[in-house]
Amino acid sequence: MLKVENLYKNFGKVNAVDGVSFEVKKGDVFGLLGPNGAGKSTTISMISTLLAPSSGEILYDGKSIFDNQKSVRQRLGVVPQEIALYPTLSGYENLRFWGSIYGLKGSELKNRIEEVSDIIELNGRLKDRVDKYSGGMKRRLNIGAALLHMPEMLIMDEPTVGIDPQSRNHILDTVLKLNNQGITIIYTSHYMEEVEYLCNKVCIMDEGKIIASGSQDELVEMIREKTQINVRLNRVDGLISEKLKEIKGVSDARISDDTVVLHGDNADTLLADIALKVSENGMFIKSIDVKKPNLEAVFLHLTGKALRD
Ligand SMILES: Nc1ncnc2c1ncn2[C@@H]1O[C@H](COP(=O)(O)OP(=O)(O)OP(=O)(O)O)[C@@H](O)[C@H]1O
Repeated sequence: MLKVENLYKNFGKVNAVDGVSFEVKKGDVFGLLGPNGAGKSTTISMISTLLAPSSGEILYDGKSIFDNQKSVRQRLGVVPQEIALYPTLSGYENLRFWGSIYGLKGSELKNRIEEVSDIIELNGRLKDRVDKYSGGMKRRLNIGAALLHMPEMLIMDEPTVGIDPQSRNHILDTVLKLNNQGITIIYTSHYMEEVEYLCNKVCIMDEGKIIASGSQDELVEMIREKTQINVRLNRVDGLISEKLKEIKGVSDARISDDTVVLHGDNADTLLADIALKVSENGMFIKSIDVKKPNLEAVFLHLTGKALRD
């Protein structure tokens, strides 16, 4: 559906986007994950046809988006990081304004505003002025504005920055709901948890480059980091850690206070074996804590720094 090929954008000496390539397929929730300044917004601005690349190509259904800007803009919905609303107008008036920009009018515009306000769950507050809205409500209205013309792809640039947890959850669930309705999503974030929750495919960006991409399982597989299982026991001794180490799939086991810390490949299959070994040795488990490697670990492994410093 969307192909980004060898994309570059320089601002003077700053290589904001430095040779980026990726592909988004119909139905994806595609995540661009990276810290502040990684180049996510600049990439998104070029895909949205708002910024011309220094070089490289962006193809939508096989055609250059810069040769077909008008039709591409009709097919894309863009939720920018900066809230693009008129504070002194009501929510309804803002939606009417954005709808008219996309050429909607009359009953079609009215019906779409109703449909969209159902999706973003703002129907009860549409008559209020936007400067009376919370940050989360403004973000939801912004999403609504991007949906009015029924885009087939929605591009969202860090839509949950600076809002309360409840609004954040609402936005995340809206993203999944829209995807279930057939809308392809590009979602940028520096929150690893959001990308893990939403995305079937992830590109990790840092300093203008894609440093890794794939499904979450593929990315975690790539760093070959093991799952950590902390088994807290009623008592521990050297024998039990040796016995647990004998389990197929466990790569190491060491004792820390009343806990045996194991590393292994697949927690799901190991847990039953661990429980069995512990009871065979006359002990019992007080608690088990499983820490699977995540995208944060992938970023740390590849860059030597945390996603959020
Ligand atoms: N218009 C501009 N002029 C000069 N430098 C820019 C401009 N836009 C972005 N940059 C620089 O390009 C780099 C990438 O910025 P970009 O906003 O794309 O990153 P980002 O990953 O979206 O981060 P953020 O979440 O902070 O927006 C940064 O170093 C930024 O300072």
